[in-house]
Amino acid sequence: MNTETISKKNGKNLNGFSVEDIGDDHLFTGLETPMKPNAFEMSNTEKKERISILFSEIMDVIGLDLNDDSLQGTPDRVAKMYVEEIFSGLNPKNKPKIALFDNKYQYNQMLVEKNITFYSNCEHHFVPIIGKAHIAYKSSGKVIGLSKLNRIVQYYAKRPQVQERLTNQIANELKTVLDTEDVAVIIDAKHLCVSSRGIQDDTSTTVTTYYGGEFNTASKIAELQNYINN
Ligand SMILES: Nc1nc2c(ncn2[C@@H]2O[C@H](COP(=O)(O)OP(=O)(O)OP(=O)(O)O)[C@@H](O)[C@H]2O)c(=O)[nH]1
Ligand SMILES: [Zn+2]
Repeated sequence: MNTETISKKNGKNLNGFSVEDIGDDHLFTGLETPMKPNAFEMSNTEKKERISILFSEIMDVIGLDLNDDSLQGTPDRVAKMYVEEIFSGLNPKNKPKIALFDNKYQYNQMLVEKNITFYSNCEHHFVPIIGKAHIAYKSSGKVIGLSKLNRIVQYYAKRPQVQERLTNQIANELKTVLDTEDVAVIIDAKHLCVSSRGIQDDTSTTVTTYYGGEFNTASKIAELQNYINN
């Protein structure tokens, strides 16, 4: 496939890179979740109907009896779960509305929201990623409601993900909303694609970090690690 074909097919600008530069597999794995341009032309109802049909087929192919009363509702359940629950963060309509407050409290130090539990799904195997996100920011004049930090994590987690992208998407959203570079995101997660299948390592977890602005110094990183580990 040449650059022109891929660029047109996916409606993305390759910013001067050729397929040879980036490699087919990595063309669209930047900050944005790789989506097709017409991803939301179909209504949620249509998506659920289609997924249900396709999932029935998967179940049929692996040999399950779709007439069994425990299994017959599964295609519809999976379709609902994909569209309304675990992949609902693909739809920008579900992005949390963030209200900011003036920083009347004269609080000018870092705020850390730690141990935000999230469930995501690995985009390579469609099995769960279970983790904790820790977020820190320093106000540039506005203060965010605490729960909105959790909501931002949940929104981006509810997509097929890789942990690196999840980390950077959360950081980017925080920087935009809070109008500051002074944000940090640390994610420690267990990938079921590593523990329940494949290499079957049940003890390893994956840590990814984003340290922006004032957080990108050895002393701030050490301070953050101290809060998170205690
Ligand atoms: N960098 C990164 N890799 C991930 C993430 N989630 C899963 N992976 C890896 O994606 C890779 C996919 O590799 P493949 O060799 O194509 O898939 P596979 O044959 O199923 O690989 P195994 O898991 O080793 O059996 C695996 O090494 C996964 O562990 C993630 O969030 N970030
Ligand atoms: Zn995986």
